[in-house]
Amino acid sequence: MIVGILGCGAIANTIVNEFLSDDGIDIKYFYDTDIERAENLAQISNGIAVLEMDEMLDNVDLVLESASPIALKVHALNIIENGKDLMVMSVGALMDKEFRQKIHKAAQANNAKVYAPSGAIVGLDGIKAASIGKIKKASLTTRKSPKSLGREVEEEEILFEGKASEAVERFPVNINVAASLSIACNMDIDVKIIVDPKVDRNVHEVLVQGDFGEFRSSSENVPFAANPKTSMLAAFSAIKLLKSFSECFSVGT
Ligand SMILES: NC(=O)C1=CN([C@@H]2O[C@H](COP(=O)(O)OP(=O)(O)OC[C@H]3O[C@@H](n4cnc5c(N)ncnc54)[C@H](OP(=O)(O)O)[C@@H]3O)[C@@H](O)[C@H]2O)C=CC1
Ligand SMILES: O=C([O-])CC(=O)C(=O)O
Repeated sequence: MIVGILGCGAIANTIVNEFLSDDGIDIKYFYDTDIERAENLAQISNGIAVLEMDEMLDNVDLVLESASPIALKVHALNIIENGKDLMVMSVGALMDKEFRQKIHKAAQANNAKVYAPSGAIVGLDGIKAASIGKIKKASLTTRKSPKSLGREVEEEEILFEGKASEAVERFPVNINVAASLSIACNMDIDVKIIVDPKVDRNVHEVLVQGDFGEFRSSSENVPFAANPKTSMLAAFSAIKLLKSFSECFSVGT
C-alpha cells in the first residue's frame, strides 16, 4: 500500500519512523505547508515531498491526514473523489454534520474508505459494541498541563464545560478525542477540559452508560516533546490501524 501524508508534524514523524523497515506499507509522499518538514520526512524515508496535494493523488492508495481540522476540510473531498482512502487524525472537523455527510456520500460514490483511528482515547472498542444497544449518557473529562493547553496557571482551572461540538470549535487541536467519542456514540457528548499544573500527561477520562451497563476508562498519555498537545498513543493508534490492513486476524471491535 502506498501512503501519502498530509501534515508532517509529531504524529507523522512517529508513523514514518515505524514503517521505515515495513515492506507492506510504503509511506512515499509528503505534503505540509512548511515544505522543510515534508522534505525532512521524504529524506529519511526515501520518499517525495510535494508542493501541492494533487501531485500525490494519482500515485497513492491512502492519504493519512495528520495536519489540522482546517486541512481536513480543505483536502478531504478531493482525496476521496479521486477514489483514494483517507485516514483522519483531525476528527474534530467531522463534528460538522454537513461535512461528515458529504464525506460519507463521496466515499460511497467513489468506492473509498474513511478511517478514524482511536487516537488518544481508550474505550472506543467498548463504545462501538455498546452502540448496538442504546447509549444513554457519555462524557469526557480531559486534563492537560499548561504547556499542552498553551495557558499559564498556578492552580487547576476548568477551561471548558459543554458539548463536544463546541469544544472542538474552541480547542480544535486539543480535543479531537471528543469528536471520535461523539461519532461512536452518535450523540454530542458532554466535555470538560481542565488545565492542571500538577499533571505532565494528557489525561482522558471517559464515562459511558447504556443498555449494556456502564464503563469508565482512564488514560494518562505521554505527550510528544515536539508537540505536548498530542499524545504518543494517537500516533500508535494510526500505526496499529495501518498494520491491521495486512493482518488476517483481528481482535476487538
Ligand atoms: N484523533 C486524536 O485522538 C488526535 C488527533 N490529533 C490531531 O492530529 C493532527 C496532527 O497532530 P500533530 O502531528 O500533533 O500536529 P503537529 O502540529 O505536530 O503537525 C501538524 C503539521 O501539519 C501542518 N499543517 C497544518 N495545517 C496544514 C494544512 N492546511 N496543509 C498542510 N499542512 C498543514 C502543520 O504546520 P503548521 O505547524 O505550520 O501549522 C504541522 O507541520 C492535529 O489536528 C491534532 O489536533 C492529535 C492528537 C490526538
Ligand atoms: O493527544 C491527545 O491527548 C488529545 C488531543 O490532542 C486531541 O484529541 O486533539
